[in-house]
Amino acid sequence: MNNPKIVVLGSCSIDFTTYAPRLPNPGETLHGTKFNTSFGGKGANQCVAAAKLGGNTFLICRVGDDQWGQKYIENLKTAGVNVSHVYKTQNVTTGIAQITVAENGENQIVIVLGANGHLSKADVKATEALISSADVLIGQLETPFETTLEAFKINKGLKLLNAAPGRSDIKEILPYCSILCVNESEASILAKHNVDSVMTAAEALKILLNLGCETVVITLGEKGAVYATKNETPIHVFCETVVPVDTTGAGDAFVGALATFLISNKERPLHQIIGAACEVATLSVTKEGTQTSYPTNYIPFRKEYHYEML
Ligand SMILES: Nc1ncnc2c1ncn2[C@@H]1O[C@H](COP(=O)(O)OP(=O)(O)OP(=O)(O)O)[C@@H](O)[C@H]1O
Repeated sequence: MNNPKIVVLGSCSIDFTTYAPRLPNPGETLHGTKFNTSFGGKGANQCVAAAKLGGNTFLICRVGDDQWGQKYIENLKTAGVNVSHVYKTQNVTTGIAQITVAENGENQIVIVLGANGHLSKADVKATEALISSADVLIGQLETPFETTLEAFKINKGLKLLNAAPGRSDIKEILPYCSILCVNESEASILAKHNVDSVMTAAEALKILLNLGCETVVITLGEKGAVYATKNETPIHVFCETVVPVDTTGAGDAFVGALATFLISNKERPLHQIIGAACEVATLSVTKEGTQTSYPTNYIPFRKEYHYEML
């Protein structure tokens, strides 16, 4: 049997992070204490998380024709991602995020979409054979929405939408989603209902299911995740208590792991699959960095994942 295909359509960007005693005022130049460059972008993060778990992964994305585009492709190859559908856009930069982190934890972020903004419906057409045959197709909202919508319309497998960053104007795609996965703030924006606890998340699940998705998952940081499928009781899946070192990209680890276990363990109940995805995401918060914090050699289902019906 062919190894099931995980296809991610989405963003990749480079994070340039400076650390400083405080955030600079307008017009001010400050001495920073540390500088760090890392590979990010939700699409690439999710694809790398799945690849590190042994998934047969393909990333459809655009990088610029600058040094960062080429470096990003090398990074993806090292992680085991198939890069034959990573395209270079001429005369455009690779997407970047310029981040300043102050000692008190405040940050300032400027994002330049660059090549990510050029991922188009024509790219979906060019990769139609791959998209339509994907066992699971993952999309997010860091690349043009109409491109993701087009891809979701043609895929015949499982479609997993991570509706991040949060937006409320994406209802058209929801009936095409097998699974919608959001965090608390994204759920609040989309459901127009404040989500800050397990109970309010369960209320938002109902609202989101009524918008047309088959299954909705809301991740809740250290509280794990809640999920529901139409006409079924919502379930809260717990995660382990750990001392977090860096939670950046935990949501992406969760999505990549969820996709991987959904297709490699089809016979398992969803609460176990979500439990394993939580475990992977929780492991990632115990290490610094984003893609570098995602586990390799992880074996799921070695233990019982605790859950409760709501
Ligand atoms: N402090 C924590 N302790 C244990 N697990 C955590 C913690 N924070 C996150 N996780 C794990 O990561 C998953 C996703 O976390 P969260 O809901 O914070 O996503 P997110 O807000 O999209 O994350 P980020 O924006 O940082 O990538 C959780 O369901 C949980 O399994």
